[in-house]
Amino acid sequence: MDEYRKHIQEAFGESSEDSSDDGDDRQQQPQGSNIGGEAQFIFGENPNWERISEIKGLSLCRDFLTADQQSTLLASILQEGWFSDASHNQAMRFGDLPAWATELSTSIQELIQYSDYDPDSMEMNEQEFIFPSELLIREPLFNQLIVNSYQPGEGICAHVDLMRFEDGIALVSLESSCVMHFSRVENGDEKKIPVYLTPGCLLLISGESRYEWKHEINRKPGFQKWDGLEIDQKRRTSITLRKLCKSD
Ligand SMILES: O=C(O)CCC(=O)C(=O)O
Ligand SMILES: [Fe+2]
Repeated sequence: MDEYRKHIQEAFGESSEDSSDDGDDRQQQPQGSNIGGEAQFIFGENPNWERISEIKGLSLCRDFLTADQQSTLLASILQEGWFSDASHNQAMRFGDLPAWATELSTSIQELIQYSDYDPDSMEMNEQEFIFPSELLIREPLFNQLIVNSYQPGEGICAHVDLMRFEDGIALVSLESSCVMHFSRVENGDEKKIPVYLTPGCLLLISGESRYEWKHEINRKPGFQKWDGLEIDQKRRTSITLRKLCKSD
């Protein structure tokens, strides 16, 4: 058994792959997750993780939230009233997070924990797969939340997330799609790697992708294109979950 799976099993018990005798993963899935109090969180049969081959530590689960779950989550965010004034486009919370964010965080943890994966086929070091196991078992997994609301044409400059946050960042994307570009902290202008973020996707950023790469959403002409087509930019909402370093 590889080290990654061993760590996860020590922390959470048997996984679906090892305990299921009829091959039906659904029976093993955690029940009762309830983002925003309405939508039942049920993983797809086998969550599909994409890796971005050029960037170590970056994992994308495109079908993380169903359309219903996205609507419920968005409704919970809007109910907070953070963006009722058009001049506000960002909300930040530390410590005790709103119930829907705690629920989301639990869902992320469960998704990673129950994901069927094959490190060999991913051609990755086990420790780099999806999310480092030692981070997955920290308590709490996340204690800082940022919700960004982008109007058409608005983006975010290239940055590395502040060092006051630990490794292991989760980002959930809602509403309009966008292209997030990653560029190396050193020699970053050489090549930008585009990552297409679609509604309901989950992006996990750890290791090299967190410390050695900057990320940005550049809205200048030419940057928001995918498959040769210009993305129709409407409002986009993103949720970033992180953990503050202990010394803070
Ligand atoms: O909106 C996004 O998807 C990215 C947000 C971000 O990079 C951040 O909050 O640090
Ligand atoms: Fe960021």
